[in-house]
Amino acid sequence: MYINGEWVNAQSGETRDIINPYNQEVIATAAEGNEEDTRAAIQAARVAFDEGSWSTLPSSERGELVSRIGTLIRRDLQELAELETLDTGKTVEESRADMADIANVFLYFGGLADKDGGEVISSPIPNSESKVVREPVGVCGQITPWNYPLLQAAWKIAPALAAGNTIVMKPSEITPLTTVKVFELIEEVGIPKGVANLVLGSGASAGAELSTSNDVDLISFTGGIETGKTIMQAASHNMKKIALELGGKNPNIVFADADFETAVDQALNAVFFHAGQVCSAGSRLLIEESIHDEFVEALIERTKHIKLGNGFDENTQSGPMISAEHRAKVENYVEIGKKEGAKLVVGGKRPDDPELQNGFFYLPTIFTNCTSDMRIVQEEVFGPVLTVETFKTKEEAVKLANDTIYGLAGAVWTQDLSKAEFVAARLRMGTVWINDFHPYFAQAPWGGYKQSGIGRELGREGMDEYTEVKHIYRNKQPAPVNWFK
Ligand SMILES: NC(=O)c1ccc[n+]([C@@H]2O[C@H](COP(=O)([O-])OP(=O)(O)OC[C@H]3O[C@@H](n4cnc5c(N)ncnc54)[C@H](O)[C@@H]3O)[C@@H](O)[C@H]2O)c1
Ligand SMILES: C[N+](C)(C)CC=O
Repeated sequence: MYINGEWVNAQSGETRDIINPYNQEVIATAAEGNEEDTRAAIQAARVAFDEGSWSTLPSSERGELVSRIGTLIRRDLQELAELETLDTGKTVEESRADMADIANVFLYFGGLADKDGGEVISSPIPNSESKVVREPVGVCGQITPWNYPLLQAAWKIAPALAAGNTIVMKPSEITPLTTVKVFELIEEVGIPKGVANLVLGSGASAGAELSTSNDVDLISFTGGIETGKTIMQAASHNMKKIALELGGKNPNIVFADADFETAVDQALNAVFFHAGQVCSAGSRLLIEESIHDEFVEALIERTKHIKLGNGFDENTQSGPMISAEHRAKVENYVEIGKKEGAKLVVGGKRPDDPELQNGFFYLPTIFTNCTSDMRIVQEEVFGPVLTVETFKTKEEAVKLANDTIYGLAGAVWTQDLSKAEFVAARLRMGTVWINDFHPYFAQAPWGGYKQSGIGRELGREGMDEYTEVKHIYRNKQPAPVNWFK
């Protein structure tokens, strides 16, 4: 762990083995911190914010340091990508793309650091001047999940530091390795001690302290909806600001006039990329009834040929699930789907391939004959499981698409732009893709409607989350008001 500019073990001396999900080998041993360690990190961040120079440093200097982290990530891209693959099982190609995105995120927020000089607004009061400025929030607790370990951390670290906050980051206990490595880069660029702190350990101990502590001013969390609710409640102790990036059950709407081959190809990518362990996975296919049979047939054929394997093998198209527990959760959902009457048309079991028996693999799975009252349609499975429903009209497609508690992302496929815009305007989701699936980048805000979250990451909005807005009013001709004569 990295606390107050020092690399330290857990005060308890406890450690945790980090496992490669491809073969269950131990790839590293990490410190297993608890509340005590998190309190020490919060204290360091508090002192650095209240007494240090970080928040008052000229924003261009802060921005330069944040950008430099991005440059070092580019320098170490291959090493970081391999580490991410070891830790998560995703393909190296995917990890490399993640690292390129992550470098861009640091460069983007580093560049934004000095762009907001505040605003002079028109005051309705004579002889006065009004300014609106943004200031850092203070000490920020940041908690991230295991599916995109460093990417989700970067979305928090970069804007928080660029805006002048101090941070305590706690990555998922299952996948901490690349986040540790980036803290080495944070040290290398010379971010002052206490400004950026890293604690490792479980959510219930090392993580929970961040949401309950009165010394933390903001908590930013990415993870599951139930954990999000717990954090939101705990954050109410001191009314800290909250930013929550939670799950999704994302519709992929395909109209009959869509380009058939492209829509089939992208429907596969939408749901099976990273073994479906993506918050914005297109796990609900809504297909216009007239092309259902042909479309599903093509999907099944392509699904059977998805090559599972070692993320380091260049022929591998998809890696394993992250853990035995997570695969068991996915398996349980498949059983639920069968009992609910959905028709299992491909997958639905672990692969037979002897080479895959030590990893947490599960075959890409498709259910047809699904209806929106089924749990497999309503709940986030977070694995390689696609449900298929049909619709007849664009109004029905919108109704089905919006019919869950989630509102993270969705896509619509059609060659009719007016139909695409009709749907895009009505989807209650933070991101809508037209004739595409998955794009996200540093410049565009990301986040959820409804129970998919609160607040936004990335874009200017992602920086604003880490600021307080202050109105400074100056009376240019002070005089008594004589109200109490
Ligand atoms: N919206 C997004 O951008 C986005 C991105 C990635 C993942 N996700 C979501 O993340 C979930 C999968 O990740 P996960 O299984 O790691 O989620 P999780 O909620 O189990 O854990 C996420 C993090 O929270 C910590 N945590 C657990 N309990 C805690 C507590 N009581 N207090 C404080 N911290 C606690 C964990 O240690 C981990 O670091 C999925 O639901 C997925 O959709 C969302
Ligand atoms: C936000 N995203 C798509 C990078 C990862 C979601 O799990």
